[in-house]
Amino acid sequence: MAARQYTVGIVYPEDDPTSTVPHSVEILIDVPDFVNSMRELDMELDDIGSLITLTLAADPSKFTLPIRLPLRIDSDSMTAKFKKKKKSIMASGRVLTVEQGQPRQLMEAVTVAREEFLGIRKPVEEVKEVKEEAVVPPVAPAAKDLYNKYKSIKPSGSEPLSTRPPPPATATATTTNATSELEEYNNFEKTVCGHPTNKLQLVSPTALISIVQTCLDLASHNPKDHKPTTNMASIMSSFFSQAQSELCRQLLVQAVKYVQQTNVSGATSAVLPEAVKAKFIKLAEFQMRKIEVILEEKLERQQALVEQGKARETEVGAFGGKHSEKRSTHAHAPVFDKNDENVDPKLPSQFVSDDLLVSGKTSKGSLSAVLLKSFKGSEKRRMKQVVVGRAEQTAEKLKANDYAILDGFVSPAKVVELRSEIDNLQPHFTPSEIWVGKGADVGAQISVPDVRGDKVLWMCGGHAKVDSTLFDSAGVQPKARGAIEPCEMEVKMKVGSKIDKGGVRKISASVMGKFAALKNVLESIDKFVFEELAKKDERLARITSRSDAMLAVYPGSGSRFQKHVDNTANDGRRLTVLLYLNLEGWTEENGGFLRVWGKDSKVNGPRDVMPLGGRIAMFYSDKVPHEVTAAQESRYAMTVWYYDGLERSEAVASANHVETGDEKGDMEAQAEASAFIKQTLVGDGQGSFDGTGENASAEELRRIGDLAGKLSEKAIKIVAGICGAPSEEYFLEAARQLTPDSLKELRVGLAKMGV
Ligand SMILES: O=C(O)CCC(=O)C(=O)O
Ligand SMILES: [Fe+2]
Repeated sequence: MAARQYTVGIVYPEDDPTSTVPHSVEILIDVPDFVNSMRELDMELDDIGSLITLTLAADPSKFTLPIRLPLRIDSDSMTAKFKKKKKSIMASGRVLTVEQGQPRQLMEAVTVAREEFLGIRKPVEEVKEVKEEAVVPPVAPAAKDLYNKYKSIKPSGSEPLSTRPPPPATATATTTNATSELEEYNNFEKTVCGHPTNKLQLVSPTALISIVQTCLDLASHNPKDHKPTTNMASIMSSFFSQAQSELCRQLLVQAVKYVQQTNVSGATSAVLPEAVKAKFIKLAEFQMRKIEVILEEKLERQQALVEQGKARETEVGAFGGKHSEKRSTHAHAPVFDKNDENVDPKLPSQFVSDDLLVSGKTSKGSLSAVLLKSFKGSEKRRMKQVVVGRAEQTAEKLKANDYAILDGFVSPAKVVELRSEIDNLQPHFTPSEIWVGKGADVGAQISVPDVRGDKVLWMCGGHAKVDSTLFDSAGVQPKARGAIEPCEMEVKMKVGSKIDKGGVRKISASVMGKFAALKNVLESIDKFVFEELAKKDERLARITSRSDAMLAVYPGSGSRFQKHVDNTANDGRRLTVLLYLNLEGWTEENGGFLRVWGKDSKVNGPRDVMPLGGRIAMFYSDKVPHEVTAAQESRYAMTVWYYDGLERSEAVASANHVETGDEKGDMEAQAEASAFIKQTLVGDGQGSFDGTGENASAEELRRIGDLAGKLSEKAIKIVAGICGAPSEEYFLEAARQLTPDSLKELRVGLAKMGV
């Protein structure tokens, strides 16, 4: 008989952490050997969690089995590896089969779990059996210490703080008691958790439930009474608040809900088996490790900045301050580093030399093709070696220089295919926008062609890790797995995507076919980065997801992108990967070089990389200044950014936090400010703007003053911030009394910032 443990959890809607209506029941079947085996396959604990999770309907009477057995093994190689591994796992006789279909053992376990959940069956027998047979994975000493430390904390003895969630809106219990409980609950959340953001970013709900249950157990010391106590709060807060207050909050909210649910349903929670505790410890250890690494890295970065005499504030007040993720996902607004001390501007740039290149060509075609092809027998091993070798070379260059160039990653023929797919999308490209302003909440997103002259189109979908909650999409993801299509709803419709009555988008085969080459090439890049590169470079060890793909064309005529660093605001982007899509015959005269300031640029100056079709350029998004020099011909590229999971989760959480206020009002103010800047300060072609303000007519000056007077308070704040006015009042007054000279001053100021 297979050893098994399980936990039963109530799942609440993820997008509404305050909801008291359960969304579904989740059953976690714990199979230690299986977990360990999956670890050998290099799968993350999160993945393991969802591998062995069944999600069942919320209504117990509609408890049907099995509804879903997610096997999140995406790639062919992974599937093959899994199948092979599974044989040996099965041979040990201690695991449950988790194959698609109707696995008998698993159904049996689920049935037992269900009955227990409904109170039909007592858990005692099962728990005993588990205790006897459970194979507890070894626990690292640090985690064990941690466990003992928290386990030894005794309840304070004082009245437990009530942490019951607020009653639902329809509840009749509106006594003063309930009100004070609600207050207490809110205060509790505030004081323990810091700030009210949502979303658990780092562990799957299943893992969360394990953690919660273990916390409950650790805290209460009384399996029959799982009321959260102040003691539990202190455990949780001391455990998580340091680095992960969102995590902490989510855990607490879930814990409270869990307890409330078990009280309401009258069901008693099982005593948590040792193996579950061990699992929790492992998860906690996993989290702590991640947290430690990120804190170390942050510290390093801060120290580096201090050493360079460059405090974080230099971002503020210069062109392009910190940007807010939510607003700027599409533009991926860069920050322009005016105080770039990394480089001596006098050092001339040189062409990237051959020794800096990695070849993407192989005896079996381009690396992209090889990554997608399945080979047999000895050839399979050989090609794997080739891929691994190229990944090693790339990682070496990346580590040594902060950037790497992979030549011929896709073949010239593939470039032609890609270009024809892109050319059909040509009418839908729009001028890119950049974030101009002092900080995340003072600034505007506008198009400034002189700074960034490309036109872009975002393509959604094709993500290797589709259900990553970290992913912050540039639009609506296509429903069909693996499919890609334009992100913008309007463009989707124009290319033939349909919206049915239920609002569910169906992608027809013909739409899928339109972007088949793009889909493929993205898949190969993902494979190369996630499965190869990430394992060979420490800085990429935690990349968990990637952005949508940005297609960009610089339409010639000197269009360029001024020097910038993609991520200086800790927005999560760690690796920028560019695939150039210019047809054969791109010449030096065409310009459009990617100019990179790598590690050696202080001594050697920056390197110029020609945007040759099929070539990949990659660099650390948070380190490398780069620019696109003036392009005289249309220049095409596709860019994707890979996210560091932890940094990204923090960025998303704090963006949510920043914008929980009057989001709509903020957006409107942004739009107002952008329009004002465009029309009056930068010029809309109707005024007499010549870049100086010298020719401004009295009529134009009045127009600007009038427009400024009509701005909303919020918009005034934004515009004043961008212009560098000492106060909003000052800005208004200056706008009212605008003279050609003061307009000139203003414009010169803006020009300095790059506008
Ligand atoms: O196209 C390139 O070579 C670089 C573009 C770039 O820097 C960006 O989109 O952030
Ligand atoms: Fe960039």
